[in-house]
Amino acid sequence: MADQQKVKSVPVLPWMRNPIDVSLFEECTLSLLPCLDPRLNEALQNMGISSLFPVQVAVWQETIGPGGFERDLCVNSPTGSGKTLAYALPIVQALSNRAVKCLRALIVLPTRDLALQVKEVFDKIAPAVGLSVGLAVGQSSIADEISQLIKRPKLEAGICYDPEDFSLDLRSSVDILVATPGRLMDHINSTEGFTLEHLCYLVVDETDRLLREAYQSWLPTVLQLTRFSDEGFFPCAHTFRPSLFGSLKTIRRSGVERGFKGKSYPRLVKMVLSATLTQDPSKLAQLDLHHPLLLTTGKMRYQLPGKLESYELVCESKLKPLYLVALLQNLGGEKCIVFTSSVESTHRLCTLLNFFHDLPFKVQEYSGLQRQAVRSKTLRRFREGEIQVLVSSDAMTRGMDVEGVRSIINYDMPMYIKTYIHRAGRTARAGQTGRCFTLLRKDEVKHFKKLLRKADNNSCAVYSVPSSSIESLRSIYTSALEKLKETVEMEASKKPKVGFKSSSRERT
Ligand SMILES: Nc1ncnc2c1ncn2[C@@H]1O[C@H](COP(=O)(O)OP(=O)(O)OP(=O)(O)O)[C@@H](O)[C@H]1O
Repeated sequence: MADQQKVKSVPVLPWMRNPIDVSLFEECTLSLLPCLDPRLNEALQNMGISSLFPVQVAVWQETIGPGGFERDLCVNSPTGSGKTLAYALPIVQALSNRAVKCLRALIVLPTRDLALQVKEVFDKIAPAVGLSVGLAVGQSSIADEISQLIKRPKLEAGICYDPEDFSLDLRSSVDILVATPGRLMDHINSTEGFTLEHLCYLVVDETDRLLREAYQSWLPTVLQLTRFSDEGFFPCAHTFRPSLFGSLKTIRRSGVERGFKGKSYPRLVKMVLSATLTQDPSKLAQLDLHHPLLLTTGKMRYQLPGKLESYELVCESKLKPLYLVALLQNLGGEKCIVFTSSVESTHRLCTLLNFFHDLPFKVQEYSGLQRQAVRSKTLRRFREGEIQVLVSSDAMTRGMDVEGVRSIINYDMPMYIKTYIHRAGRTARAGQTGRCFTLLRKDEVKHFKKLLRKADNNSCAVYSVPSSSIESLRSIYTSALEKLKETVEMEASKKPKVGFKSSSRERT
């Protein structure tokens, strides 16, 4: 009852009460999109994109034409609806006529794999208008990253330069930076020549996830560094380290006009996006939004993709692996992600599945327990179709876009509707069809139904697996279980016995 009241209650913040409904927008062919730079039109065509999705049209209207980035945007739009291009395209177009290269747009994402994915989108459109895109995610060493982000002047041989000399003209090599919070903070704190002084656009993608954790206070730091300082009035009174960009300066003053009172001008434009945008006033307050405008899809707060079909599969707890294998066999080796509730169960389930010999598909694990390099390699192989079944913890839940994933399986029921939405959203993307199966114990059915009621498009059919399929797998299951037990014991004996144990809840 309390939950239902929560779903129906009106948003607390007044500006959320009259949102722009994205579902009222239609796709728009590129030739009809107002003001689109012809070079970007060509770049989009090269990507195989001939029209913009509704959320992209709605954001374009509020940014380039005719909205002019006057308000900060909060976008709550389903998974796979095209939010990445919705912010990337207007930012690239807005920066396309910049005269001097400096860091003007910052995109922050919670994970490295997501950041890499978003950078790829920018890489396909930004170079068309002469913009460069950088990455700060800790994929390479900090020194390598610095050399990609900062351009050092060519110094004359034989002359000794003072490294503390601020007149040395360090410049940004990039106009747009895609970053994770940790690495961003590393550069803010210690990379010489790295400055947010000229930043015009800040995108906080997967906002609710990013606002959940402080990540070394990255958000207050970024906001602080892009606010006005007294510098504009008293050029000598530097609050922060002086600009390393020679004569190029962006001076932010304290606005005095209506709507800008007490705010910095020129201001930092913010765009925040998620498929499950938070409505929590205290979290949103951290973003210091300027006349925020909410763009949302449909009437309900949570929306599942239009072409997603949900199925429940009720089975006994100890037979779950058998039902899973039978279901995977029914899916005939198509690309599929199996979600579990923790990194440990991801590892165990994947190990167990690999003891079912002769399965007509390749199974791999993807979780926060693995090193980044291993995860990235697995992801690449999954994208390329070398692996068909990915057993994953919630590390894969948000934002990841892998072509050809037609089915999602919740091996463990998600506890929250947000988790269901993000997991299920790895399929049925970009208007495609997809299915999400959830394996349930009898005692979970009621809770699951209640959970789904919180989202639109929530009908859920029953999926059944013939008992003959289960019976035929029993003997191999018994021997697979024995092998799993041996493996688990062996792995436990190899683990170093240290006093500190990291919590599995910290890892996804
Ligand atoms: N206008 C378009 N035409 C065709 N395909 C598109 C278009 N825009 C985006 N796509 C494709 O749609 C897919 C989903 O886009 P994207 O990853 O931006 O979704 P999203 O809304 O950010 O999803 P999530 O909430 O899961 O992060 C991508 O494969 C992208 O290439």
